Amino acid sequence: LDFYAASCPNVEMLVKNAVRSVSSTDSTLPGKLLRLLFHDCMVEGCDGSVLLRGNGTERTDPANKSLDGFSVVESIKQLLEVLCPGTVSCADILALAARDAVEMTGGPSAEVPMGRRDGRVSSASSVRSNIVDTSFTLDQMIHLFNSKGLSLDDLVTLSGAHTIGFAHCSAFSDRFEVDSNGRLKLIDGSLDKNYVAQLMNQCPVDANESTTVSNDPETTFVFDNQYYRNLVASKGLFQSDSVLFSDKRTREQVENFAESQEGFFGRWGESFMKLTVVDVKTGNEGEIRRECNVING
Ligand code: HEM
Ligand SMILES: [Ca+2]
Ligand SMILES: [Ca+2]
Repeated sequence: LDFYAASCPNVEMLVKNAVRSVSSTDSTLPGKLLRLLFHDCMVEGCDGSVLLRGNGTERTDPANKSLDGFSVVESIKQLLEVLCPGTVSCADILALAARDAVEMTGGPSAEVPMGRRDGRVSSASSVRSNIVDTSFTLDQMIHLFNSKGLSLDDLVTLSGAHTIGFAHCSAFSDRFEVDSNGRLKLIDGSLDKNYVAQLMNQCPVDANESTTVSNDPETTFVFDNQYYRNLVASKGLFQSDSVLFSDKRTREQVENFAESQEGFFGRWGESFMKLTVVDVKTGNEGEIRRECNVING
């Protein structure tokens, strides 16, 4: 926790101020940073591999197409290279920024250990097998999370991240089909009717590719337990959200979190910390990148 105490004592404050400053003009940033960390940690561990640009990198895989927030991490790095050159890894910056994003939107604060090294490998071909798809069964999600040291409890808790942010229409189009009249029809009858009507309205058949809807329409920009209330009310956006309430292995925890925001917040810190240390590189592994979007030459 005090990894940079001597080498860059103000790093936490600097990252926090930067995230706060950009978020005050762009309220969509916190969600982007939180998702960016998730996608980083699942592939090659929390090593900043997702931040690398170029042909064939993780970013070029379709599953990462809608990731955003890169430029904020890059500019925080530029600032830190002036204040503490060659010291703070991009992987650590991203972990701190995601932690701050949650706190800044009203969520719990969490302790994030530092000392991650940046990876030198980023390959699109590693993305598909390590990123959860919205069509996954609960068993598939459990399996993937377990392989990263994350439990069923962690899966339910971390999915609460969908209390903020947005999703493109294509991200949940598998829940609808186009009928013979060219209209959208719900495949999965378990969703709340009004919610479905709302989604169809926002995402018509001819919706623009860039159209998005709120993950949590009730409190889009607030990190609260509304996500779990939505699940209980049959208003989960993705199939992978809804299944957390429909499957009896996870229903009770969803109900608990829906009833108690303290319960959710109380669990968040531990699960989030576990996410931020997935397969980390330490010691002499990897490197401290000078720029977050490219490995050192
Ligand atoms: C467990 C299975 C999960 C699945 C299948 C999933 C899938 C998705 C999808 C498809 C989107 C919409 C992306 C878009 O269309 O732009 C999304 C958004 C998001 N996800 Fe997840 N996710 C999962 C878990 C998580 C976890 C564990 C976190 C973080 C701890 C997370 C954080 C987010 C955030 C913050 C957004 C909003 C992003 C934004 O506003 O740009 N998700 N997720
Ligand atoms: Ca990574
Ligand atoms: Ca919310």
